[in-house]
Amino acid sequence: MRIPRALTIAGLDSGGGAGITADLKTFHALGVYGMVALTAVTAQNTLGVRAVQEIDPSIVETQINAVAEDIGVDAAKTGMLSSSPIMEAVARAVKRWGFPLVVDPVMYAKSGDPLIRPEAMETLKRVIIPIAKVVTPNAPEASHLAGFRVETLDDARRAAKVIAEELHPEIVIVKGGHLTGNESIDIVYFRDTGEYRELRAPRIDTKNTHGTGCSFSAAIAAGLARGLSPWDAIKLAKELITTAIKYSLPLGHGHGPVNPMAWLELRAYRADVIDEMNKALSMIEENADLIGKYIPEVQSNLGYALPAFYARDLNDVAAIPGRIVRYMGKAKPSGPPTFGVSSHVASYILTAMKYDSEVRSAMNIKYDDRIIEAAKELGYVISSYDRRQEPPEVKAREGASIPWGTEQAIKSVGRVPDIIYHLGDWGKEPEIVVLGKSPVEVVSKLLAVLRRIDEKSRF
Ligand SMILES: Nc1ncnc2c1ncn2[C@@H]1O[C@H](COP(=O)(O)OP(=O)(O)OP(=O)(O)O)[C@@H](O)[C@H]1O
Ligand SMILES: Cc1ncc(COP(=O)(O)O)c(N)n1
Repeated sequence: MRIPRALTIAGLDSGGGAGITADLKTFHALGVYGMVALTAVTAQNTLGVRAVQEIDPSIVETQINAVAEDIGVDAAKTGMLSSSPIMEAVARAVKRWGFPLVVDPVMYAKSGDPLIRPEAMETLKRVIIPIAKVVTPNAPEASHLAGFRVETLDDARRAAKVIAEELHPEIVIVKGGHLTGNESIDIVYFRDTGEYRELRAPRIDTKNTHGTGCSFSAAIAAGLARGLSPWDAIKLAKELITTAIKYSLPLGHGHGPVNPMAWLELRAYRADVIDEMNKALSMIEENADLIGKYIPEVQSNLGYALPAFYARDLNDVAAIPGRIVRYMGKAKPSGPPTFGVSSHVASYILTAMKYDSEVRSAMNIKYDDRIIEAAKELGYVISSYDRRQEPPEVKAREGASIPWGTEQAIKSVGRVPDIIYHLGDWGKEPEIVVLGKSPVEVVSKLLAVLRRIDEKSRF
């Protein structure tokens, strides 16, 4: 087994959003072991750069040599290289070891503060970009490198070709983060074949994009370290950065940081949700006779949402495709827990989470007075809403009824209750919804109530 190893040659952002911390998060999110050659310490936050201390060029070079000699480097990236001597030192070490290099030609922070000495601009062009396999300028950086303003996709195409031909990197990506349009489009140009390709993703409306360039270039280096082709590494990086921006963090008062760990966390939480759903489904199957009596005409469903930060819409709630049906008197889940298959129960959950982010699970069952009575005796918090009171404008809006009702029920008891019920309306069956932090908690609450009804009926 080979452990892919990547190196970032970049600066420290004390705010943790850009530079080496973004790079290391990205490497590890993509399953690549990360190493660092630090080039500068910046005293920085989401608003700006307060101070810069460059690292001695010989120490930068020795860091690269130390890790390459012992641990090995499958691919590297550069970020902030602020002076000509640092660039010369990096170029020497990179040539010595011969690993593929991704160059993010960092010039200014998101805040507008410079991260490169003016006299080093020429060295960047003459010494660093020519040894790059991939170079990833944003629009302002591409303007500096190509010598004309890059404001449109056409400018980006022209700039990519000029940079490739004049400065000789193998692949140039002119990034579209600073351009406008509903999509963020990056132009990729391959010097050897003269071919253009495009990377497209919906433009996400956020100011929290500190570290996007760092994370994007680190992701390309990680892909190369894993042995992907340059194009596959670039496509992977685009997917990662789009996710990292979608789930970027609203921290600080300026440009908050991107969130490369979202790539990993989403996968981990999805797997967790499915595991917990399966535990609850086993409990349902073990008590299939008892629960079977309370499956409504519309059938039941059990849902569980991702943690609040990641639960954005119905696709972030897992439930049972085809619902939990009554078959030969028994409750029977029709399929394996799957994301995005419920709107009814998922809608209760997403609304409840707005009031209590811990309440991420719910199950609907048939209305029965005895359930409400038993739940009261067990000390559960119960609330209800009246579907007949639903305002016409809510009724007219697709998918608005359940959020409206759930909010009514929550507001009337001042918290998210354990049970919400309604007594129906024309063509709407009455129902009970049990809520809880996890599907195991929801099914446990339900079973406690149903067992109490059973016990009472025996006397
Ligand atoms: N709002 C956005 N929505 C979607 N993708 C975006 C957005 N902003 C940037 N990107 C993408 O993120 C990647 C980085 O692009 P960008 O042009 O922001 O780099 P950058 O300016 O070097 O970043 P930074 O300087 O913040 O490190 C590109 O793939 C770009 O298309
Ligand atoms: C140490 C360091 N390296 C790179 C950047 C660029 O990132 P951004 O343009 O998102 O501020 C930065 N701000 N700080």
